Amino acid sequence: MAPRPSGGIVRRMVRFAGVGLHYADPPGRSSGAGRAALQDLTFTLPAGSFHWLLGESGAGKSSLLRLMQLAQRPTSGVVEVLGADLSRTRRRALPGLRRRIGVVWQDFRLLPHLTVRDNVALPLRIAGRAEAALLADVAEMLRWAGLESRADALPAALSGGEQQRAALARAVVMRPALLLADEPTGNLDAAQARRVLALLQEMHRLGTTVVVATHAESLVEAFPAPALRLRAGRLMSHG
Ligand SMILES: Nc1ncnc2c1ncn2[C@@H]1O[C@H](COP(=O)(O)OP(=O)(O)OP(=O)(O)O)[C@@H](O)[C@H]1O
Repeated sequence: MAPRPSGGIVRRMVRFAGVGLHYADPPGRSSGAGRAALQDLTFTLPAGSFHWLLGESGAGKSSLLRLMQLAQRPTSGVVEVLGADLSRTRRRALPGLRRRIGVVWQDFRLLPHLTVRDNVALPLRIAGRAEAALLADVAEMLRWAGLESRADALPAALSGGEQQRAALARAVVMRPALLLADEPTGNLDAAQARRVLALLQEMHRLGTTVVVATHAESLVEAFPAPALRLRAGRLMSHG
């Protein structure tokens, strides 16, 4: 069975109000203003929604996902995730919030020296879950991702599609309320991409809020859903 999200009920999973993000100028090229990666973003994502995040290369998709992941603070505006306003959240509360956010990336980011089973178990071990209970959860997750027979393999022995499904199993093993995917099918062939998308959609059907950044228009056509469209750091449309 797929993992259902756990934790308290939040009706508005993400709220951005007038959000800007500026990166500092590279050394020696100071304009004073820095580089505006995101400007004046205002939107909300209801709990349980699925959204595509679209835009050309450099439009700001990864930057927006980093803000939603609470990995970065905005330069201006309000970022609220899981009901917590980031500017008012104490630093020591961040790890607890981040544990309720699952992330997958284009390049999988599995730990190469750990087996698939141990990669998937890692978030549970970091959270201090007891070994006996944790192994059943990991086995369930591997079944869900179609990887039971690959549990003892190292990531390098897996196909790209298998690696991404392992990364997805690791991202959802903590039953996150919010699941973010940054170009998750960018390194996969069409069949594997659809399989990963089907798993992301299943998470959404079970109540998880899902945001998927992609360039792949064919996937967006195959899985119609509301979209956040960015152009040069600004929100062009929402819905
Ligand atoms: N760490 C950083 N330092 C400085 N500038 C950055 C940094 N990360 C991103 N940028 C700049 O911010 C802008 C948005 O980048 P971002 O990676 O968010 O776009 P993207 O839509 O995800 O692009 P891609 O699809 O190519 O990954 C770009 O101009 C980029 O060069």
